[in-house]
Amino acid sequence: MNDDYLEVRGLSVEFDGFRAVDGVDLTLLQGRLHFLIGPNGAGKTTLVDAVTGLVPGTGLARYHHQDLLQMRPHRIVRAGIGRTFQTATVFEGLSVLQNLDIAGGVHRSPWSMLLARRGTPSYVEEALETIGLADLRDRPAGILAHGQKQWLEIGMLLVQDARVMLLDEPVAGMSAEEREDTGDLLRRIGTERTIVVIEHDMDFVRSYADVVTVMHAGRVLAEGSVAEIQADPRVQEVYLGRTADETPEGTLEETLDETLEGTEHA
Ligand SMILES: Nc1ncnc2c1ncn2[C@@H]1O[C@H](COP(=O)(O)OP(=O)(O)OP(=O)(O)O)[C@@H](O)[C@H]1O
Repeated sequence: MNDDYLEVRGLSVEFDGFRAVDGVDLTLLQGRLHFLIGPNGAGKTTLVDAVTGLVPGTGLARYHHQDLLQMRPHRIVRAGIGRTFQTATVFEGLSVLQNLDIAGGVHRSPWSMLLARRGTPSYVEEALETIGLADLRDRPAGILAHGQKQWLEIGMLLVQDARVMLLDEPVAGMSAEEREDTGDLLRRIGTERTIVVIEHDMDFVRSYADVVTVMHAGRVLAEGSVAEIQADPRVQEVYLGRTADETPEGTLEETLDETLEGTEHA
């Protein structure tokens, strides 16, 4: 195994005595699309918050021999860990290009940020092409469609050279076509990165997941392929509140899908 992976061991996060994340172990390998699913409140976002330094966590989150839990958020970004939030956080008044340029500033010195730029850096051009927004480079980010804003955010992680990308419900609110484009985008950029997607949409998970981790009540309940986790009685029980034996034959998958989709945010 190469050393480009994120290893989480015994990760816990407490809020006033309540364990939102409770002893989570995860190994997130480069080149696989890893999905994190689970009912509302399972601790998925809190886990990502801890790994990116937004909330304090105990345990270990090791990347390239560094423990992310001991680092401040800006150091974590510089170490190559990037994330998106459930709501897109682009600068609406700035152009697509300016958003990417600012994000790319993470790795530039304060002096170079002050110097006038000649032309567009090649890594920004590449990101524009990859996310499919090259034609919209000079448009304000505020006029972009919902899906395009999410792609711009992913582009901002690309120019930061994020080696690990943690994406919180990137396709929520997207059209079917936008979801497919996003899945294809993640496949392309995921070959040489570690990508973790928090998702409720089981159709999307089924189409693109290499590995699925199911969280429940702060813990990892199950991990495996989509087929494996759908067949797992513990997963069925958490989502359906009943065991496989009690579920009418043939309907389980559909019911599980509906239940998973029912947990989606408005
Ligand atoms: N800052 C906080 N202070 C107190 N409790 C919190 C805080 N952040 C999250 N929690 C609680 O921690 C638990 C896990 O929340 P989290 O948002 O991580 O779940 P989630 O799996 O991402 O859910 P969802 O799918 O709804 O986004 C919830 O019970 C939530 O209320």
